[in-house]
Amino acid sequence: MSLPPALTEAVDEVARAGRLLVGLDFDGTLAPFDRDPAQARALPGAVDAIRSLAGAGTRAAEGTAVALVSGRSLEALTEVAGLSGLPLDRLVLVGSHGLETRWPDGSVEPVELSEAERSALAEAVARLDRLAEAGPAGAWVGRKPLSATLHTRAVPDAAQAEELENRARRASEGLPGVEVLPGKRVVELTVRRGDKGRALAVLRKRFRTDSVFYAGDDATDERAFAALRPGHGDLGVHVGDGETAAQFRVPGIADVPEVLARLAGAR
Ligand SMILES: O=P(O)(O)OC[C@H]1O[C@H](O[C@H]2O[C@H](CO)[C@@H](O)[C@H](O)[C@H]2O)[C@H](O)[C@@H](O)[C@@H]1O
Repeated sequence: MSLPPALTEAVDEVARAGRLLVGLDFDGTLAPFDRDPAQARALPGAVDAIRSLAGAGTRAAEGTAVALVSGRSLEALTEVAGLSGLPLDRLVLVGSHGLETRWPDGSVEPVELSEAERSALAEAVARLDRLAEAGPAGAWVGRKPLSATLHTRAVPDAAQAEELENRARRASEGLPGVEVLPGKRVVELTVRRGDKGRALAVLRKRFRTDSVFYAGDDATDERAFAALRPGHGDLGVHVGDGETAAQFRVPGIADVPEVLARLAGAR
């Protein structure tokens, strides 16, 4: 697909920022969905563009900070980003929807759980484990430092998957401090709510950014879009269908490399 002229103009405009923060969601934006999250990889075209935007010595990298902002645990994000060929020593990695951060020098801000969070998380994990064991084949539970996620992408029957997801949402009832986060073929129970918009605000300040570019596909990316200031030169691009606060939309993940290549080329 060639990009619509209005989007091309907007990308060229944000590329002219003195100091630019590029924030990118991972699953569904850079990497196509896979039944096994460990196998998901960023599209090669997206990797090339990110390498150019983040690379040492490239023109596009001057004054540019690139951050992956994901709902994955920081550990899982670091793993798949590295295996995708992304330059970890040039990127900020933000996991758990904004609650975990790894800086380009490899330093990590640790996450400490309170006793109450620890016990609520253990109970949330136990409840989801019981549902997955009793549920249709293909359902499984992923663990993260602050949450547990019931995955249903490998459940063949859509109605059964949906019913299981409803039960997983109800499993949070009566668990103090536990909230449900939406996702694509996942239900996440978390003891602390991350916020990708807040994560962008922290990075914006840290890098003294003039403008922010952000791309994402999921409900949790809406906080990031809502935190953008289009009147100050920020640009948000939503990937795929669904309501969004982003100014622009591309039909699907296959279009993302072209948007990023345009950004890198214009920078
Ligand atoms: O914020 P994101 O980078 O989009 O992370 C959100 C979730 O991504 C992963 O799940 C999604 O991708 C999986 C691999 O393709 C897929 O199997 C699953 O159905 C998708 O929801 C990750 O496993 C989750 O922990 C993240 O919350």
